[in-house]
Amino acid sequence: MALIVQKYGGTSVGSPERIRRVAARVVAAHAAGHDVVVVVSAMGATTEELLQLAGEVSPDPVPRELDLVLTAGEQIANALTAMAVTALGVPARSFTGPQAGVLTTTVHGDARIVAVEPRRIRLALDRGEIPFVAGFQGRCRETGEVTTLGRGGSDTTAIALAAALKADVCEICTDVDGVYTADPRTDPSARLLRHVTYAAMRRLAADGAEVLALRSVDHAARYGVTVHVRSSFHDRSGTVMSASPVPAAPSPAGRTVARTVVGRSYAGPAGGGAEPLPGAAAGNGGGPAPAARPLAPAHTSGGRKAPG
Ligand SMILES: Nc1ncnc2c1ncn2[C@@H]1O[C@H](COP(=O)(O)OP(=O)(O)O)[C@@H](O)[C@H]1O
Ligand SMILES: N[C@@H](CC(=O)OP(=O)(O)O)C(=O)O
Repeated sequence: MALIVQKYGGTSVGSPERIRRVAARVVAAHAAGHDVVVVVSAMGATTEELLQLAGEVSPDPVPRELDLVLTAGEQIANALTAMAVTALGVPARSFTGPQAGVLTTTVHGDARIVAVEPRRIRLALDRGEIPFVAGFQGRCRETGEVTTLGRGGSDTTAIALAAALKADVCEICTDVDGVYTADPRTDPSARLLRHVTYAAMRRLAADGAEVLALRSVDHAARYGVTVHVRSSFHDRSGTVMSASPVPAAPSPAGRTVARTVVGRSYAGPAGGGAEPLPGAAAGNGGGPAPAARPLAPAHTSGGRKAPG
């Protein structure tokens, strides 16, 4: 049995049908005997729509109020997905970031996680429930105010929770099959990587690969969290991110093999081994603290893709 943190991005929960599919997937992991903690992003383009709404009532939205508006997107998606899991007969409970113990710095719209105190999440796991945590948000440690973490912040929520809970793996479940050498939506020659080091992923994220938020990569490197980026829509394995290249295990291509992560059994990607990017050094990614993608001004898309 493993402790798995699963994060589902906005496209993966973009409709009631997709929420039900995610719920079934979460229940399957639970039925396989794993402890599962889930982080869900806001449905589809909700964050854009909320930004737009704020821009329509104020030319310069008050950052504190804007954060309260935006956090609602993730709270709705998490409560709905928890509801869908409960409807499948497995107890689930959703938490806001502040309730889950995600503590941050003060800066509205661009706060950093400084600590995670996941007492309520552990209690829920002990009760046999599946806890859901609203991504992209927390509570300022100094002021107690609700904050958001910058665009793409749910990745950081999931990886920070995985570190705090000493999870075996953090699965980032998204709308592509894993991390590619370039954006597979715009570059037909992009190749799927079976493994990336933190350092290589940091470079990709810094160059704009949205599949993992830059800050989340640094958080994973700092705490040594093993991250598996994979599709929400099928069960094939994707890309594992860790400190150093994983030795190739002899197994038929494409098959999933059992491997041990932090001492417990977790079905990770098949051999195929490491495929660091050209010029990428193994390591923990060091470097200066990254900037999160800040909140885009209302009425712009912030350069993010349209909802799927
Ligand atoms: N190198 C890359 N590998 C994989 N995906 C990439 C890469 N560069 C950009 N992307 C884009 O990242 C998107 C996934 O990130 P994002 O939209 O934030 O997902 P989610 O909504 O699941 O959080 C993909 O749809 C893809 O177009
Ligand atoms: N909903 C927020 C947070 C987030 O992480 O979203 P996603 O996981 O869909 O990239 C955003 O749009 O930035």
